[in-house]
Amino acid sequence: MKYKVKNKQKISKYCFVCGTDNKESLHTKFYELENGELMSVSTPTPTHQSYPDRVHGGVISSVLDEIIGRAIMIEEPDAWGVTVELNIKYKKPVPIDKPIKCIARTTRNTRLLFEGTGEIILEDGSIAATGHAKYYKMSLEKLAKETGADDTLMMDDLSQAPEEVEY
Ligand SMILES: CCCCCCCC(=O)SCCNC(=O)CCNC(=O)[C@H](O)C(C)(C)COP(=O)(O)OP(=O)(O)OC[C@H]1O[C@@H](n2cnc3c(N)ncnc32)[C@H](O)[C@@H]1OP(=O)(O)O
Repeated sequence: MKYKVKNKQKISKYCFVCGTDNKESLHTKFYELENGELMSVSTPTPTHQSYPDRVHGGVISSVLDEIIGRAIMIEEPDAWGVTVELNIKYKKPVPIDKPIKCIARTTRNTRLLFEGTGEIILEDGSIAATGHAKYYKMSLEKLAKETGADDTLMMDDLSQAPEEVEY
């Protein structure tokens, strides 16, 4: 199915998943869709390899962790959190140097915690990995205070977003 992109999410400067100025980053972009889900697009490079031509499982879990955590911002733009639980199922190898899509949504949202699910989708439309994660809510202000982060934590994504995506 095709879905319109409603919004591009902000990205960070040094994050491993989305950092613009981190050479080892996956430079992932995040698009909020008309159906209420969040899509990310990343292209893993040989830096992200485990066995030859296969993306490292830890990298796959990083992408799922980030996108599932970000899905909350669709319904609650100021909600941020830290991961307290993450469960990943690896179903198919993810190749290097090919774009991968990931889709996620929030499945539970309380005052203290939120949780969600996500999938990594390969070019042929098959699901390579699934994830379920839980986050402890923490305001951006508290996160910035605890980590010493400044305004490089949330920057506008200046790249061109697609008008619609398909999966
Ligand atoms: C949002 C954008 C996407 C971001 C994606 C990437 C995010 C990350 O990578 S974050 C990095 C990895 N995660 C972390 O660093 C988190 C490390 N953990 C911590 O800092 C602490 O454990 C922290 C802050 C979550 C909780 O600390 P603290 O408040 O001392 O713990 P504690 O008092 O035990 O728990 C507070 C409440 O949370 C609940 N809670 C904590 N962990 C869990 C859990 N795993 N499941 C359910 N509830 C939990 C407790 O039940 C407690 O609730 P209540 O007060 O009602 O009893």
